[in-house]
Amino acid sequence: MEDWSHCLDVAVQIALRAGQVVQSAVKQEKQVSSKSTPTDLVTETDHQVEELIISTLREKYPTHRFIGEESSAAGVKCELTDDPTWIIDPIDGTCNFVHSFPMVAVSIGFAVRKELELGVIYHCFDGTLYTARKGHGAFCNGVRLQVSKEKDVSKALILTEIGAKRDPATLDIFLGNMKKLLSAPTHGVRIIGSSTLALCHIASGAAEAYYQYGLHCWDIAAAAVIIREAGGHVMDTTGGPLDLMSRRVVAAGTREIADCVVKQLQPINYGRDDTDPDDLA
Ligand SMILES: O=P(O)(O)O[C@H]1[C@H](O)[C@@H](O)[C@H](O)[C@H](O)[C@@H]1O
Ligand SMILES: [Mg+2]
Ligand SMILES: [Mg+2]
Repeated sequence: MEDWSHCLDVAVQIALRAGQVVQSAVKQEKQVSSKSTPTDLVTETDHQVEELIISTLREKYPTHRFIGEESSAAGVKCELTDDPTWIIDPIDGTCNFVHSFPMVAVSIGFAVRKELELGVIYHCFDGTLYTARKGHGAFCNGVRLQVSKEKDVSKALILTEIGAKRDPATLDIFLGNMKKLLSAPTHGVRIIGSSTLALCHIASGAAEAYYQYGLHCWDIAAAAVIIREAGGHVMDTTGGPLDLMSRRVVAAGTREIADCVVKQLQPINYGRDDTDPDDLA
């Protein structure tokens, strides 16, 4: 079994450096544009941070492959092979970043032979660092993480994110899912604007479950390792195995809560990260 601990150490150093860039940029004037929809925002800092992360990793690991949110948006094929692959969200919570709303993270995941090996998520506002390596536990600022062991969904706090589509049909399903979970009942539903930080709250036990349609592999990759190493479950919205490229996820501290969430969900189709654009033509 390969020892990827050196990759974790490198990823932590890069995430901290990237976080400094985000922290100094958040106070500056921003050039904001949009991608898939008018609410799917991107700034020059997203590009700058992704370039910093990928160029630094590529210099260290020239044979590794990279999947980055902004490279993918620019047309680079989003393809997970057996090669060691870094899966990067340079700024998770770009809309929050644009508004200086303090929930913004840098997320760096790493997979080998399509297995997620490690994850680093750095909260750019409060400096909280989440790390995990498969088989070696999950940590928040060096303190071991443990998910909530709650099995009763009526005592659960549920997190989700809205996703980029805002057409009436999508919003009807999104709000319908939230209504079903609120009336399960559960203690509540929260949306913080950063899927990676929300997923870290599952790993820390601060909330019991997360579900979303519309996020990407770069939102899931690092967080999935952190949640699993904290004793949690990360799966498809059908309850089956996680499909990293499917743009949908359910994560929970216990299988019982995950199954309750899965039962309530009506799907929203966001396609796949690894769909070849020519196939869509
Ligand atoms: O684009 P960034 O990297 O900011 O990621 C966010 C997505 O844009 C949202 O659709 C999604 O709903 C989540 O908020 C996710 O964090
Ligand atoms: Mg992003
Ligand atoms: Mg993101």
